[in-house]
Amino acid sequence: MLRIKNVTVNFGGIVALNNVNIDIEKGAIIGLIGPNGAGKTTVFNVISGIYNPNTGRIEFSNYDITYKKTYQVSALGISRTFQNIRLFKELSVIDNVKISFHKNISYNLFDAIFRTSKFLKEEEQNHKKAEELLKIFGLYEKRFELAKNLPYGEQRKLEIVRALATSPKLLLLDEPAAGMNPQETQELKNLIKFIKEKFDLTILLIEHDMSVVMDICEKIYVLDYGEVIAVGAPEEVKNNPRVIEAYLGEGDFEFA
Ligand SMILES: Nc1ncnc2c1ncn2[C@@H]1O[C@H](COP(=O)(O)OP(=O)(O)OP(=O)(O)O)[C@@H](O)[C@H]1O
Repeated sequence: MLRIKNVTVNFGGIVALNNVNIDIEKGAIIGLIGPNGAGKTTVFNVISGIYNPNTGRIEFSNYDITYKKTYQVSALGISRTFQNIRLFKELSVIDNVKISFHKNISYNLFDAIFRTSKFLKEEEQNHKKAEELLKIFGLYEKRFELAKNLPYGEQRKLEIVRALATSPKLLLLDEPAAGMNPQETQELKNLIKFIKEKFDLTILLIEHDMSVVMDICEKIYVLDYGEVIAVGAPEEVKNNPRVIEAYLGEGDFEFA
């Protein structure tokens, strides 16, 4: 479904990604790990069109998306969350979700201004869909609260709801468990597996919490200094000497 072929990204003298190859099959949950600065977020940024690679090619469903813009990548069915939460903090929870639907709306300005039946019908459908998504994530009761008033873990969940609102085929999650307590993290693992099945998704996730990666990913890519140093099932990766060595400098690192 997603193929990253020989991708290199340079920032001035820094080689953020060096000849990276990543292959993701439809329906998989794939982990992307590596020490700080290894290049994980850069992978998300080249997939989603924020950066262009210096060399290499990216294919999504056999379609070349290497130089596509972010809105084009999104329209093709790739959606993402960000390491730093990007919500409309002064808007309600449900409005945050409804705004995300606006990529898919079919009514025009005329319909909106004159509140035509097409507009009203679509708005009603979006409202219902938003409510359904919020129910799945346990956020329905808080739908009228301002996003900024949600606890951190729930803001992260709201980010995922927003990413799902565009009906993606491939979901990129950047550290979804960051800032969550163990109970929230456990719920998140179940939620990710649940939404994968329910919405027929393929998921690529960056995560520092190894329990998440080890429990829900069938395959893991390990990056270090911009290079893929290991690929494999959680057990293989966990015992790979190159991976252990790459992580030695990371004080709080612990495989689950
Ligand atoms: N826009 C940019 N300009 C210059 N250097 C950048 C830019 N984005 C990333 N880098 C550099 O590229 C390298 C990879 O960064 P990246 O953010 O992809 O790593 P990461 O694995 O996501 O790290 P972390 O786990 O800390 O988020 C780092 O050396 C970083 O400083």
